[in-house]
Amino acid sequence: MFDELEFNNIQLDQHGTIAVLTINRPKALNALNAETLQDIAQATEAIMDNAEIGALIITGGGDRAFVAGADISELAEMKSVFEGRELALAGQDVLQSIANLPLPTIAAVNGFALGGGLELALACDIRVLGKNARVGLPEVGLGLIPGFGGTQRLPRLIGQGRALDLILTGRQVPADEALTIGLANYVADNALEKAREVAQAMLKHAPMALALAKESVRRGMETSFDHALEIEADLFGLLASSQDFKEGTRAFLEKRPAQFKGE
Ligand SMILES: C/C=C/C(=O)SCCNC(=O)CCNC(=O)[C@H](O)C(C)(C)COP(=O)(O)OP(=O)(O)OC[C@H]1O[C@@H](n2cnc3c(N)ncnc32)[C@H](O)[C@@H]1OP(=O)(O)O
Repeated sequence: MFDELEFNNIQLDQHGTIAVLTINRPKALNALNAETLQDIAQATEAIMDNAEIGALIITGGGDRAFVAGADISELAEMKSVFEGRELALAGQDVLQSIANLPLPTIAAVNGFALGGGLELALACDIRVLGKNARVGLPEVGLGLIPGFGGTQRLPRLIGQGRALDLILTGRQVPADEALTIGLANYVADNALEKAREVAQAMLKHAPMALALAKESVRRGMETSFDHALEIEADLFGLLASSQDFKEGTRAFLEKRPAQFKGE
């Protein structure tokens, strides 16, 4: 449970084996100020330390926004090259700690996910968009570029041409287009409900297999194809010695549901 934790800008709840992290700054459409980023970092550590948690959903409080970006009033205070670089590195670190979590992560995008908000959703494994969602990277309109990983994660996800279209126009993409270009995995009337459904489907499977499948895809994307195949074979080998693999295959042969223990 996360009862002992107190946050000013987020809420962290446990529903069975699913953690739900809600960004909660409605007055600024959930914009990420430094304190909110610190809250998210602390929540990520708490999730890592909680062995009961098998999946994470990130969503936005209220019905208008997932996250409308980094907090522009804080960005406006940046006065030097070094301050700007530090701000970007700090945001990148927090989002990277989410991307590296050894469990499935789902962004339930209700409303605007702009700038740092879309970058947060991109750090998750998959994105479920509500029909009212609008996503984009409008930073060039502020005289900036995306700085929380957007220039790197977006082209890896949807390809360079489509990513550059979104980054250079800064336009807001509606949910149906986001689905067509592979930016969204699902579009639903209720993003959070659909995200829970997807998480439950994943949680039927062996936890270590989920963690290592994710690791294989993520590490493999960042290296040569030959090295990526080696990573895959190594992780496959690790799982071959797990109790859950023995249980999964035995359950199949005995025509019964598997009881995975994460061992
Ligand atoms: C490394 C990362 C960099 C970045 O992320 S740069 C930031 C990228 N994001 C943006 O540029 C989006 C900024 N926000 C908007 O363009 C608009 O908002 C919306 C289109 C999302 C919604 O427009 P509307 O419906 O007219 O609402 P509203 O009156 O603009 O917003 C309600 C309150 O929320 C505050 N707010 C919205 N986004 C941010 C933000 N990103 N940082 C700080 N505050 C924000 C506003 O100022 C306002 O506040 P008040 O009611 O006091 O006037």
